Amino acid sequence: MHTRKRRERRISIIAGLILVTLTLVASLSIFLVMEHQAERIVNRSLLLSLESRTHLFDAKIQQRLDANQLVATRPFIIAQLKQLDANPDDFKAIKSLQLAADTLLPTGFSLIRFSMPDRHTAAAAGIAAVHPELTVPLRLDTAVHLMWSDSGFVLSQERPMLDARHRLVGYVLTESRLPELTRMLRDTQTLGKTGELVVCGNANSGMQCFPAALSRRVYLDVPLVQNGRRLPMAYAFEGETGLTTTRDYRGREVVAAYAPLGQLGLGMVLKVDTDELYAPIYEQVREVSYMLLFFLAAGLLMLYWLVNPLVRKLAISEREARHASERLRDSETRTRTILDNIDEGLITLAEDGTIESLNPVAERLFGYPPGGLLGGNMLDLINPGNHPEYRERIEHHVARRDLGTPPSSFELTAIRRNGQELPVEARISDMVLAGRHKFILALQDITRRKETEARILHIASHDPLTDLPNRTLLEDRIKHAIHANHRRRERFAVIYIDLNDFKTINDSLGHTLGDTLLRSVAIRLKGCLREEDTVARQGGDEFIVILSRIEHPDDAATAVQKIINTLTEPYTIEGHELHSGASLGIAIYPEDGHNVTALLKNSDTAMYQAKASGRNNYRFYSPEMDAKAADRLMLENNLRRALERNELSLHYQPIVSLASGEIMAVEALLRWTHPVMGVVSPARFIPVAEDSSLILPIGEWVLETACRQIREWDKTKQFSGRVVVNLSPRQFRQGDLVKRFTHIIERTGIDPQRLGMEITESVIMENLDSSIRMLQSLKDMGVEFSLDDFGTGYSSLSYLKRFPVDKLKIDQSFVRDLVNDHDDEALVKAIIAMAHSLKIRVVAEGVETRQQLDFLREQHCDQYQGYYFSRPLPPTNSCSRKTETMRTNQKQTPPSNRQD
Ligand SMILES: Nc1nc2c(ncn2[C@@H]2O[C@@H]3COP(=O)(O)O[C@H]4[C@@H](O)[C@H](n5cnc6c(=O)[nH]c(N)nc65)O[C@@H]4COP(=O)(O)O[C@H]3[C@H]2O)c(=O)[nH]1
Repeated sequence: MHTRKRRERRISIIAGLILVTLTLVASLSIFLVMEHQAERIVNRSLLLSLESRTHLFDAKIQQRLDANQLVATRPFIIAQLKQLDANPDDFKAIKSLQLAADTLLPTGFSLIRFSMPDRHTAAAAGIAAVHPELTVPLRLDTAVHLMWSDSGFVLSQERPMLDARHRLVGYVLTESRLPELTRMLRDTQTLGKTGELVVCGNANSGMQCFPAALSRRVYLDVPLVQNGRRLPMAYAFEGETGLTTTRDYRGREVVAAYAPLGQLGLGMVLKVDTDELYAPIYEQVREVSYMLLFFLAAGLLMLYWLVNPLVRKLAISEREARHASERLRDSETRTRTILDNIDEGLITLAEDGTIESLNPVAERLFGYPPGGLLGGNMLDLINPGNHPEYRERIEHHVARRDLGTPPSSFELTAIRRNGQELPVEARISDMVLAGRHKFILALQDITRRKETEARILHIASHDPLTDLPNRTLLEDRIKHAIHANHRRRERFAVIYIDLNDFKTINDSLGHTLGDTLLRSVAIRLKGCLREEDTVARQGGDEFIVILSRIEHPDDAATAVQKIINTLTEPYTIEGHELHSGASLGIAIYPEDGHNVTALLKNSDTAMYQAKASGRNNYRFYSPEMDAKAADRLMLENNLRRALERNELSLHYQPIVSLASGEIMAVEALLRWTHPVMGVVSPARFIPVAEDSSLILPIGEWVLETACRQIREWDKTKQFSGRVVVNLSPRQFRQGDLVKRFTHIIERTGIDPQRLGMEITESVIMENLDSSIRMLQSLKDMGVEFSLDDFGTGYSSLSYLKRFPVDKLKIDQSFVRDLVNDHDDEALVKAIIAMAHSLKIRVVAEGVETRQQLDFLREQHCDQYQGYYFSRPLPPTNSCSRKTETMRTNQKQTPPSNRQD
């Protein structure tokens, strides 16, 4: 603010000074010009005035001279003088002469005197000038004198009078007073107070001057040079006419005009004091100066009142202009910086696609050096395949002439300088610059985005474990295959693959190993199929293959056999040699389905059929298979309602001590009696319950029922041993299993020591640590644990040591051929020995014969279970055989009462 005021004050001062200086310079110039002009005018008027006076002077003198000559040449007078000369007493002649003198006197003479040749006066009229103060002879051939007498000029001239024969007859002397000239000499008021007309005669030693207006006296013998300066009269005497500034006889500075008076030997000077002469000029100059001063003051006021605001406005507008320019510069810098740093390439194009400007990002995008793209055509930088779309977008803008339309983006493939292709996202907008339509093309490198999109798409469409297409992509591929093969009228096959034993391997050896196995399977599958075939993972241990373009279903069979061969090859993973086959179901397009759902469902159905018919099998889909699948579905639906309808029950099968023959425990085995289907085998419905999670409520029902049964037997004192229930893998995976079981035990109020549980080895292996914790906490309550189906899984001694189990149950498949199969015999022996070494009791399952029993006894097997002793029986019957059991120890043949 202060700075601004200071600047404004400075501008005002400078403007004031300029105004003052200009005014002074103007004043001086005007003064000088005016002075010069005025001097010229005054001098010229002085000269003109002098000139008119000299003319008047000359004219008057000449007039009197002529009058004198006229008198002198009058014949009458000459005649009278001649007569008088002849007769001096001729009175008549004298009278005539007198008369003539009297008559002529009024014609301008103050004196006329006729005299005889001897100068004797003949007649005279008028009054002669007496004692003139000054008499100056004029340079004429007759005696003419200019005199100053009685305060005025008097011209005196004497002329001889000659007769016809030029004989002197007398003289005529005339005197004429020259009042005009006297007046002229005196009357110089028109020239001013100091104006003075000086008439002088030239004397030998100097000049003799007639009285002038100021001096008013006669000067005699005035030197022509005074104080080293020639007087103006000196120039006049020399016949010059002119003007000079000098000092006059008074020593005052005068302007003097000088001129000679004809040839009379007189000079005339008209002079005025310089002061007076130039006084009007100075007066005017003063007036002008006052005016200028006035103007100056007015100017300063104007400067203050008018110019100052203008100056201020100027300063403000100058400041605003500066600010605007700074803002513009800032804005340009900002725009340039933004353009340079923006991560988008920006290109300005003419209507014909010529590149007119672009930012560094655009140059880098295309790999060109700065300026390398200017003047080029945009089409050369775009993949020809994108030209139609690009042109269409440009033409759209041109056609609409719709400036400011928000640009819509589209994708292009740009071509870099090195020929490399680059995916870019482009936006076109337009504008009008200097009346010309321009396009702005904004380009963004979307390589990363494309990669990310591809990655996301890959993740979304692929199984993360095996990197095979997932179900979504698979369905898409099937759709494409249907589309393509429909046109070509060709076949393709959808093959559903389910790995055998994978669950067991996975459960027993853990997920990590299971995952590795799945990856190996994926690699093998891909390895044995053609490039154009698709291998997808459906989830779990299920894979689906699309065999594209098969000519005949036999081709599918060949491929499938190849798959089975590959998958049955042993795998070596983490030091384990693993064996896993597969069950495969084949659906052929178009015979087995016209859409994705049908083909997948039918191949699945075929796979189930293959699975049901044994390991490493494959089946082509047939419509009859649907019946089996429908049966399974029906089973599940019925099982769902079995609990509510009270269709479930428990049978109990005794577990007998080999040593004492005593029933140590009973295994609770589930039974389902359907009102229509009758008794449904657990082997049939347990897997369905397991697959559909129905096993969870069913399992709890089993435990609760078993507990109630224990209480019942307690009351009737019918049986005091343990009741063993089966725990399914699904149940065991429940995090709150212990809590749920404890709750049931507490609710039914039984002693946990009366409870036993059977689990499979694979269930524990699935999540070793938490499983062990769960077992331990139930065991701590008194529950006894048996490891079911021992020998069928990947039984590991080192793991077994860690399991808090009390019993091993040798699977009945080993017991079945015990007597005939030495391998089974050896295995059973080994299991018993190993279990005993770990202080674990052994229960043999499925004992049907005496031989089996004897063998087991020999091997010190602890307990057994089987039809030999008893089939599973309803609770009322199951323990009433205790005494019979005692007897059975001596029995040689199996019991015949089959109620199961
Ligand atoms: N051939 C022959 N078989 C004999 C002999 N002695 C007993 N069995 C049968 O062997 C099976 C023994 O049960 P498991 O191994 O636990 O095998 C059971 C068990 O895994 C499952 N299961 C049965 N009840 C339940 C249950 O309540 N819960 C769960 N999770 N599974 C159950 O169903 C499977 C089949 O049960 P079941 O059909 O009752 O078949 C029973 C039984 O009837 C014999 O001397 N010869």
